[in-house]
Amino acid sequence: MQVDMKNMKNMRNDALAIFNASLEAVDPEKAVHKYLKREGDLLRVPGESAVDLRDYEEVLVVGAGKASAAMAKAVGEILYDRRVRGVICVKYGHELELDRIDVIQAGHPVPDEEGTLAAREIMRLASEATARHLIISCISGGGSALLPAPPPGISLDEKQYLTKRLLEVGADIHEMNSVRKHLSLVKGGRLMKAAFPARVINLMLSDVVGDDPGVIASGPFAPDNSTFQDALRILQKYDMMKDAPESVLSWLKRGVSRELPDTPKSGDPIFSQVTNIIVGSNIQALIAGKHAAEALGYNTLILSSSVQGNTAEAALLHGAIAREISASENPVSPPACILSGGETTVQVRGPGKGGRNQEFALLLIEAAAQIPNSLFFSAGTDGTDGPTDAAGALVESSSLERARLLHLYPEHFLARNDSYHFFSSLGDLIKTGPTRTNVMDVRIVLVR
Ligand SMILES: Nc1ncnc2c1ncn2[C@@H]1O[C@H](COP(=O)(O)OP(=O)(O)OP(=O)(O)O)[C@@H](O)[C@H]1O
Ligand SMILES: O=C(O)[C@H](O)CO
Repeated sequence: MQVDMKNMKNMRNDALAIFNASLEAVDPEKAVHKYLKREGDLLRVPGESAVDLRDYEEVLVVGAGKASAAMAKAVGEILYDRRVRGVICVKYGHELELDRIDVIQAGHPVPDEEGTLAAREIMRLASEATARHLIISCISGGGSALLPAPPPGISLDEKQYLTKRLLEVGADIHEMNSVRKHLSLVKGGRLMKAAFPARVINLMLSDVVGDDPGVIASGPFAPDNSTFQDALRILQKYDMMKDAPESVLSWLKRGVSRELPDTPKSGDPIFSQVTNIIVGSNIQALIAGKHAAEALGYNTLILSSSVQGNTAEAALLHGAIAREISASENPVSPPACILSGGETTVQVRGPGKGGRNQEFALLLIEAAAQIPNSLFFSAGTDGTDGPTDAAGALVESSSLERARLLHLYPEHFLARNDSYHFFSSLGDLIKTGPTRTNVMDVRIVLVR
């Protein structure tokens, strides 16, 4: 197959420009400014009557997640003339210096001691809040790992072990968080329980399919529709009953036998004090990417912002669509740009290093070689794909040939889940550094 190198270089730049436009649209600071507006003493909240700031002595800003410091920065700017204090927990490297709000950095995806400290501080603020306090919560993806608050008898080590195992077995985020909510003093609405009767504006940058406030960062201010029984069932489903710590199993069993109170459910009067606002989500990123692609001359289609499940299946589908575009100009004709979002999972079996986006790209290297002038790009909007320093990777029609010249064989790297080392050798990792936003992944398929 003849590869048009000039075309390929342009396509690479196009993919990066489209991704940058997607990131720009979900910039957390701008997103908060878009939804939270000030008019003198009034705070305008979408879909609600305005909040009169004169009703409150003080505003407490709390939250956790990779984007939370930037969200809190915007809140600080909006409330520049009010009494504001608070605590925010972000992943190491995602920090920002804020005047009136403490920013704690902690471990992610595996929680650490700093995270427990942040959770304790936030719990203390929430418990001390009265009806004269307005709480503005800045929640974003990564918040679950960043606020570990294990119940008595369960150690942080045991929680770390459980989180690692659930990641390895490929539990999806709904399952993962159903378990976490039942092993926490803050998640699953428990922070709201502590904060009641304070009024809460719960700002969320969503990194979950469906944008459910109960799932984003395990919903510290949201009702939980899962139960202790569900949490136990999830451990059974992944065959973890034997290797889950005894303390965890016994806590969940006590919950099932109603010895422990379950998380607060919707309908609980505490939630009448909360206003939930999704300030940014994957579809917003995809729409911005689509506009950027159109400006570059592509015919565009957003496939879905909720692609979940197995990474290999998602890769097969994206390959098939690109093939169809090239062969029959369906569902759009070249030059075509297909966008999709969501978050797939990889069941890590090998000892290698990688992430779902890098593995997605690697799985498509043969398809790219077979489809003239095609490119597959996949990256996490947070700038981190799995436990690596890359956001993702791309493959194009020439990638396979270049790899062979370097004696890099995709199947060997795939068998070891070692997509990171494949792409670092090939020079096709996407590295953005921490973007301070997080709305799951963006995939871009280009066919010219
Ligand atoms: N070697 C590997 N190859 C492929 N995928 C991997 C590898 N190691 C980990 N993963 C995948 O990376 C994912 C974890 O990635 P990441 O840290 O980006 O989490 P995340 O889900 O985006 O975090 P959060 O949702 O908390 O923001 C898991 O789905 C896991 O299957
Ligand atoms: O922190 C979490 O729970 C995930 O990122 C989903 O929001």
